[in-house]
Amino acid sequence: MTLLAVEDLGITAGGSPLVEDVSFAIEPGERVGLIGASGSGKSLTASAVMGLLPEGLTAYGSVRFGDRELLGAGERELSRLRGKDITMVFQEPMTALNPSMRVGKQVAEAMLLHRTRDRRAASKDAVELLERVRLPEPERLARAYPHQLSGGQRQRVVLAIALANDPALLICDEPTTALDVTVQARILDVLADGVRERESALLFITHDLAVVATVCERVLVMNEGRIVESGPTRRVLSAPEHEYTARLLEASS
Ligand SMILES: Nc1ncnc2c1ncn2[C@@H]1O[C@H](COP(=O)(O)OP(=O)(O)OP(=O)(O)O)[C@@H](O)[C@H]1O
Repeated sequence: MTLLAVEDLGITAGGSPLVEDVSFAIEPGERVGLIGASGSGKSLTASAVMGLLPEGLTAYGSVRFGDRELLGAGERELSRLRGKDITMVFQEPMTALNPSMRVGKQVAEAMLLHRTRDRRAASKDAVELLERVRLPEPERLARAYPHQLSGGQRQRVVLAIALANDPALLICDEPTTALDVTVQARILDVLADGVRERESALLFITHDLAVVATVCERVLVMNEGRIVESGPTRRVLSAPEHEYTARLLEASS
């Protein structure tokens, strides 16, 4: 069964369209990139999938996750899915972390909240998860607070939280943009390994085409609120069919 099916998604602000006619599907375990210039509607599309649109915006169309319709679903149903079946990693790790809780505890809490482990197993698995995202000295750093870690280490913690419950779908919105280039590459490795190990599907939002080429099998290109091209990453990046994709490629080379 298709994991995520977005059909004719539209998003409006007070009647004016921000996203229009967006349709795409993601199969289980598939890694899909969503690229486009700033303001093209990538983040809003992801927020609509998660049921996290900012106030004042309205979504219409359909977002099906397995056999469940998410558009218009109640907050209770959505919060049961979020953090467990669908998880998200944003650009700035500090906003996702609680500054006054030790990071190991935050990873454990993600499991306890969705009751995927009991308390003892959660503490033990939290350290193991931190090790899996290649945080150095995971036992020691599990006891640290977010401000005691570097930006790259914090994003590893966020990734450990996002992977803790073996999500069916991980959505990443520019997860490495705030990090320096060498750290970026290492985080991408960890991320790609993490989703492969769990057979999680990935929706990866970025404006960095090189990143898409490394991580994603298929790519969707957005421009001015619409998907203008989609296909296997290699094909789209080597022989773009849409003029906008060609321009995007030129701008990045
Ligand atoms: N809360 C809001 N109210 C009104 N307009 C909004 C709101 N949020 C976003 N927009 C507008 O919707 C459009 C799409 O925004 P979105 O954040 O999805 O773009 P993006 O492709 O993710 O850009 P970036 O790469 O810069 O994050 C933009 O024109 C933006 O100004």
